[in-house]
Amino acid sequence: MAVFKPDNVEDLYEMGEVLGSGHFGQVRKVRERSTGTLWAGKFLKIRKSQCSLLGLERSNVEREVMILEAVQHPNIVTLKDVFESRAEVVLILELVCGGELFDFIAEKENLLESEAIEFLKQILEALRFMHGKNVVHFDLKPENIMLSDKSSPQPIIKLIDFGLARRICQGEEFRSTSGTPQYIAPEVINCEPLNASADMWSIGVITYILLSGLSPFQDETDEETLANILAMKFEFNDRYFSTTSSMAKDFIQKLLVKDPSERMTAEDSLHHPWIKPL
Ligand SMILES: Cc1ccc2c(c1)c1c3c(c(C)cc1n2CCCN)C(=O)NC3=O
Repeated sequence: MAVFKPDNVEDLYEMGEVLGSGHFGQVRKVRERSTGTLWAGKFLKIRKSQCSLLGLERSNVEREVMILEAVQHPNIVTLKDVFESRAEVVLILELVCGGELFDFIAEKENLLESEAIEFLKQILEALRFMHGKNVVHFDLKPENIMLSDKSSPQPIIKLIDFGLARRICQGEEFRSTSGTPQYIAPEVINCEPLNASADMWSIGVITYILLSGLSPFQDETDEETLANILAMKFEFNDRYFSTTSSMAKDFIQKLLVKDPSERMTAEDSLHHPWIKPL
């Protein structure tokens, strides 16, 4: 069992504003008392007993920590420290101040394909690195793609929230139905064995949204959204894609492929002519 620092996190960090909250607990801005540096503290409630439904299994938190320690990359949030008290584990994470990618996009009139490509290159570099270490995110969505400084002419992308991530080694089988309906791959819905290609499907959905503002499979209810995914029911409606290049549509079509083995990998995507013209 991993041992985390038993110190009281508030002895070392001053608590700041809540940045987000979820089933897991809260993310807060925290200031390191010794240096004044700002970090993001992810406060995770741990189950007090095996049969409790409140909070997370400690093993899940240990997995997230192990994975974050294994994937140190310029486009992946850095884990600095881990503290544990009675029923709480606190991850001290790199603070990503530029907010979510899609809030950034929403503030702009429209996104040029060249701008979308610069964001996607960074996301794909992070995925090529992670997938090369057999780490799969399994929850890639606009909320988990953040910018380090949105006022920069070339904002840096940071992938966050590895709570659903897994290390899947060769020969191992992993199935899960977790994730967010709009972005999950058909094999997740069918509870089939999963691998890195599930992340690549999510990149296809995210690219479609980046270029059109529309979500390709989203419907009135989650059930209808999932049915659209299994039916591969998406199109490039001229109302939203009339100025989109055929190369960009080809890139999306090579990711939104039902058979995971036929889908582009992160490596393939970085060499697609839309991303890397000859
Ligand atoms: C400035 C800002 C605002 C909201 C933030 C964050 C930073 C943030 C961060 C992280 C996580 C897991 C969630 C976060 N959230 C919650 C929402 C994430 N989509 C994180 O790991 N570093 C962050 O800066």
